[in-house]
Amino acid sequence: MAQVTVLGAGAWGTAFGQVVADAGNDVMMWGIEPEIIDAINTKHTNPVRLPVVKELPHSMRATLDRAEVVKDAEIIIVAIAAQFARQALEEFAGLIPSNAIVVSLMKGIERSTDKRMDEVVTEALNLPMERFAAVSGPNLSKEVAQRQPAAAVVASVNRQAAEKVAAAATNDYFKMFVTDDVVGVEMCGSLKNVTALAVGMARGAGYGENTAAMIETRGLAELTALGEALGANPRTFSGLAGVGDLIATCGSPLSRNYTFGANLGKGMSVEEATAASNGVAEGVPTTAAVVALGKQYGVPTPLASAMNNVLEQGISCAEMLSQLFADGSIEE
Ligand SMILES: NC(=O)C1=CN([C@@H]2O[C@H](COP(=O)(O)OP(=O)(O)OC[C@H]3O[C@@H](n4cnc5c(N)ncnc54)[C@H](OP(=O)(O)O)[C@@H]3O)[C@@H](O)[C@H]2O)C=CC1
Ligand SMILES: O=C(CO)COP(=O)(O)O
Repeated sequence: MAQVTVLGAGAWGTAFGQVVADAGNDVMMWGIEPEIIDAINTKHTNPVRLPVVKELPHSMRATLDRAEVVKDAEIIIVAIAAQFARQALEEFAGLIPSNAIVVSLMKGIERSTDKRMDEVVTEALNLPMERFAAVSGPNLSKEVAQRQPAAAVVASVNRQAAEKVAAAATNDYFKMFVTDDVVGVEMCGSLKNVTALAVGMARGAGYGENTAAMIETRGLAELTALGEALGANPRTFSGLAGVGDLIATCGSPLSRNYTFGANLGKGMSVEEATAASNGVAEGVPTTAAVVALGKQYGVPTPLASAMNNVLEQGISCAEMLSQLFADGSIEE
């Protein structure tokens, strides 16, 4: 049994906390909202972010106190909206036990720096890469919270650390596979959200299977090209974190990114879709970061660029798709 801390009591932090608690570990949650922390402790629920769970395991407790939540932690899991991760984690620098492993569940790229979450987390906490792991996969929080069978990948340059995290999060309905491809896993999780925005938009505008499959496949090609340029292992893209998560996210109204896109496709503005979103849609700020990374690494990103024009200039779904078609490349 391990002492596990989860920073961020959102939908995924809470559902993943339940996975870890169901695997037999003690779980301490941290968040910034007193109402959520109190509900976890007194009612064993998170009515704000994960109302689908009527009774969380009693081995899950919560606190607002940063020092208290990490002081005995062997594994510290971070599930904070990506754009706020650096600022939130800097408050924990100096509090983290010197042998704790820090695990990111986040799927996004920091817009102000174009950095992945492995970079943000290790910089904010001054953490060696050997003590970092990233988790990603087809994990719609509501389904995992209902204990439907699911799996994910945990990536670390330190095999022992990856195996420790996998053991702490594997139970009878959740399985964790290990890899050393941190960059690949991070890129998959972040870029599939951009693709899900575009697929959702096409669906919302009334297009069918062919259009959705085209966007998903071109999104996968873009993710593979950019990921490889950053040093990822191409095999990762056909695994759970890559194709697996694309299928789940691009095919489900449970996805906030898909739903955000669908609302745009139905005619909402970015502001209206943001107001309607039930939690963070990471693809929105990440899209601009993907375009910037593409430029930096000399990799064309036609899908992210077209989607960025939706988000920044308000172009329609038809225009977004026509920009995708206008891409000069005919090599698949
Ligand atoms: N939901 C899902 O199905 C999955 C989500 N993920 C990823 O996990 C990450 C978290 O997602 P999820 O939990 O679903 O999102 P939610 O929108 O439910 O929660 C976001 C969390 O971030 C916290 N947060 C936001 N700003 C700050 C801040 N300044 N300081 C501290 N905490 C802050 C929120 O706190 P508060 O509640 O107080 O606002 C909340 O706990 C995202 O990167 C997402 O892509 C990965 C796999 C599955
Ligand atoms: O990452 C997810 C599923 O694997 C969740 O997707 P959303 O963040 O779009 O809800």
